[in-house]
Amino acid sequence: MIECSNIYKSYGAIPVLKGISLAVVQLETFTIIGPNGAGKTTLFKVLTGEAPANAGVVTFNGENITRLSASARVHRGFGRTFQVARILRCNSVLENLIIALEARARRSELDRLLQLRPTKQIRDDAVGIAGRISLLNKMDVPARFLSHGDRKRLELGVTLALKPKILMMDEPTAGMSPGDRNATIDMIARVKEEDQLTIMLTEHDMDVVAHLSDRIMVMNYGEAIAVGTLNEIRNNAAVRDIYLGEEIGDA
Ligand SMILES: Nc1ncnc2c1ncn2[C@@H]1O[C@H](COP(=O)(O)OP(=O)(O)OP(=O)(O)O)[C@@H](O)[C@H]1O
Repeated sequence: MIECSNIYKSYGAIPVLKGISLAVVQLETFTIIGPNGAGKTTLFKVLTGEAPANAGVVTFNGENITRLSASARVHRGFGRTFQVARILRCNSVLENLIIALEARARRSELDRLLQLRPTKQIRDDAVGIAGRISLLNKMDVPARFLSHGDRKRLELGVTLALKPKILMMDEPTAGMSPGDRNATIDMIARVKEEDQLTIMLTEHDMDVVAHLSDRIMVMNYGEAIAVGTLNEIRNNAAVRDIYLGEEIGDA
């Protein structure tokens, strides 16, 4: 599905990714964990096309996409959510979803989209997505008035509207209350099943990691030090050293 090999990336003189390779298979949930500054978000940016690598190759369904822009990768089927939700703060839940659906239908410029009247089909689809992300009762609320958890759910809805094949989620539960976090775990599992998605996550919360991941890659100082199932990672001596005896994924 998505593969990368020998990815190197520096910011100025500082190397941040030092020869990362990975291969995520279709319908897998693949999670990247590691201490702050390990390079997880930077690797995500290289995979989604937001930041160019200095060396290495990224392929998606066999196509070399290393030099494709982020928007070209969205057209190939990349969906992306961010540590801080990226949504249109002045627009309502319904408008955010309609704009995303229109963008997929027409692939045109945002300014023009804002003047469009949605078709009944698009409106129905938006309502359908709002139901899936549990925001039906907040359809007319401007996004800036939503709670943190609701904003993250809306961002997921906007991403789903683009009908991705792979969902790239950077710390999907960051800053959430335990209740919101559990609801988000369930929601991610459900949309994965319903839309037959492949998912890549970065995450610090080990409950989330344990509940969602098929395989986990552990990064430290820009290197991948282990890849495997939760049990394999738990029993890996190098991983245990990094986490200083913390119980990994003891959910
Ligand atoms: N735009 C940038 N310019 C310079 N240095 C950067 C930039 N982005 C990240 N870095 C540095 O690169 C390193 C890796 O950062 P990155 O955000 O990829 O780590 P991370 O594993 O995602 O961390 P966290 O868990 O805190 O989100 C850090 O030392 C960070 O300070």
